[in-house]
Amino acid sequence: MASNVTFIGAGNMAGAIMAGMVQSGYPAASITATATRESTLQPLHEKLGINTSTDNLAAIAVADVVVLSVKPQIMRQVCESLRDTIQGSRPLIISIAAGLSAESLEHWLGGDLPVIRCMPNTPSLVGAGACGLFANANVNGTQRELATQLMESVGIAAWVEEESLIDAVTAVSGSAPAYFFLMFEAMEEAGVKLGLDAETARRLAMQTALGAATMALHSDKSPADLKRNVMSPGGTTERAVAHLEQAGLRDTLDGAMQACANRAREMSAELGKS
Ligand SMILES: NC(=O)C1=CN([C@@H]2O[C@H](COP(=O)(O)OP(=O)(O)OC[C@H]3O[C@@H](n4cnc5c(N)ncnc54)[C@H](O)[C@@H]3O)[C@@H](O)[C@H]2O)C=CC1
Ligand SMILES: O=C(O)[C@@H]1CCC=N1
Repeated sequence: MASNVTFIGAGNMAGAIMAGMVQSGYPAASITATATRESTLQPLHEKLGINTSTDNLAAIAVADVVVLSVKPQIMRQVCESLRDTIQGSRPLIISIAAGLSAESLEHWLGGDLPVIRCMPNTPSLVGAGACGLFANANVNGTQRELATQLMESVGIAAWVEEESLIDAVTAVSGSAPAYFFLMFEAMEEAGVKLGLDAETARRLAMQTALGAATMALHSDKSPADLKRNVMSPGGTTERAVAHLEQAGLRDTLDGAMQACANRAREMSAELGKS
């Protein structure tokens, strides 16, 4: 029998994971989502067939797994409101929040609980997610296995054994869909300047990103080698890549990802256990 999984907070990220789970065959009857407004829940119930509730305590009463998926800024208040019920039933806690330590979450929920931090990303919606997982010392092997299964139903999952590495995962994959969406915007704009219509430029750019990622995933060649294979000496790609290098693309990405991980650490200091 599938474990009962309750998502506290049914926004962009939880919605993507739930949709991916249902598409991959996870029984909708074993999934419950909560939100503050019925209008958030209604479309999820209609589209996915999952259970929904505006009552967090009722929704966690029969949960084997509670996925904390509200914004970090309200997590403390939400955890404290769940504390007594969680201490009664002691489910596995999975938090998808950026920048909140397992220690803070465990403390707000009353202590001595199995807590997994998960950093997913929105392509979970289409079964192409990438997530990092970290378990505190109370998590047993069966619970690790369960979290792996849940997250592998919507993409790939990688365990890290140091909690601070979740901030690195946030920079490499959690926030990273936005970097690629930004590139799509920029490539579409440049394609239009070169004379293509926006729709054609957008479709070509996106299909190329999909093709490049799929090819790199299936190849035993390094990205550097695959890049060289596109670059004919004296040709067009060589010019384009030289421009990207001279313009500082590597430093720009490094700076963006450092900023991302730094913000996660800042959030931990601002919002963490007190
Ligand atoms: N959006 C993303 O790409 C990613 C988000 N995350 C994490 O996921 C969490 C949620 O982010 P989003 O989905 O983007 O936010 P969101 O704003 O789309 O969703 C938050 C949800 O929480 C609900 N909510 C608010 N107060 C509540 C309460 N007291 N009880 C139950 N539900 C309540 C809201 O109705 C909303 O459905 C954050 O902690 C974020 O750090 C992690 C990885 C990626
Ligand atoms: O921007 C954020 O804070 C969240 C966490 C990772 C992606 N979105």
